[in-house]
Amino acid sequence: MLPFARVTIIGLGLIGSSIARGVRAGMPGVALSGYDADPEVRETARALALVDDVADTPGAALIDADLVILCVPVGAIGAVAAEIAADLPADAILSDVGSCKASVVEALQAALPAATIVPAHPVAGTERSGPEAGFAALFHKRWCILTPPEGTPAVAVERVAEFWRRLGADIDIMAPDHHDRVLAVTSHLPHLIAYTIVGTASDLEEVTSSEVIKYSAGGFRDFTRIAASDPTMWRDVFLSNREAVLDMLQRFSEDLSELQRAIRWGKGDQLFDTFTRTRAVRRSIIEQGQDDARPDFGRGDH
Ligand SMILES: NC(=O)C1=CN([C@@H]2O[C@H](COP(=O)(O)OP(=O)(O)OC[C@H]3O[C@@H](n4cnc5c(N)ncnc54)[C@H](O)[C@@H]3O)[C@@H](O)[C@H]2O)C=CC1
Ligand SMILES: O=C(O)C(=O)Cc1ccc(O)cc1
Repeated sequence: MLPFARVTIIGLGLIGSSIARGVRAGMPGVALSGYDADPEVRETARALALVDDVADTPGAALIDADLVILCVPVGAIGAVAAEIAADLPADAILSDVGSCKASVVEALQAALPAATIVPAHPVAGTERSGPEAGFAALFHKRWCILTPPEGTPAVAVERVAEFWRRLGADIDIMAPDHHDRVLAVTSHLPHLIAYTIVGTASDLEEVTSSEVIKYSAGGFRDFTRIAASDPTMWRDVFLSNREAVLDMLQRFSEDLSELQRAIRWGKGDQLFDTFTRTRAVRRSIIEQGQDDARPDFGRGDH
């Protein structure tokens, strides 16, 4: 049996449109409606027939919904929740896909104190954004982390879990604070490093930008992909997950200083040992089937 009959997606960009496409592919009986604050996105969503009905107001998109998923930047989630509060059907489950969870759970509970809330974070995405960037296979064999507040009925959590399983994801359940620390080091800090290094290279005076482009080796190219990620989304992530990111950044700076010292004093063994340890991390990611090179990773940009 399908976990939901009528799903509303608020925010029809990369993630919202990928969910819509995944629902069409894997749960064809589900009625889909959607809303986006940007009229151009609504037009594109209509042209692509992403959902059955693209509404011109959030309230109109919510009629008879039994699952409502907020797919907007983290900094907009609280305002959107407040905007839909009067129209959210009493028995609907409210979810989101935000990349950080503690601040989001707090904002959702404040705006919708009576609602059943099951926050989610699909750990899957690309550097692209907008309704045309989405694809149905985005969540295949990716983790989707649920962070239900204490007291959320288990049956509601299980329905949302089943929804994501049908989109191809594997489910983990975590406390919001723990989620934010884990993602600070595995996702948020890497993005900050990429934004920094690409900025550093483009600020160099003695190296021209055409040389940066011409001689960019694999590692730098990977950084430029990540540093092309959506500025609004990532501004919001860093402001919302401030404490955990600052803590991981502190640890990173200390480790970087150690490597800096090893280079200065010619401590080859220390460099070699560090690089050997990190190589093992890459190997275990590949053994677990989580590397991007696997054949079914259908990125929109390849
Ligand atoms: N891009 C990625 O790789 C991933 C993103 N996420 C999370 O998913 C959420 C959405 O990100 P994307 O789809 O990548 O962004 P996106 O920029 O592609 O789409 C966001 C959409 O939300 C709309 N929007 C903004 N404010 C709104 C409002 N007040 N009311 C209605 N619509 C509004 C925008 O017009 C836009 O179409 C974010 O919270 C992000 O942290 C989660 C996993 C991966
Ligand atoms: O494009 C990439 O490499 C990503 O890391 C995508 C991504 C971005 C944000 C998330 O919360 C989860 C996944």
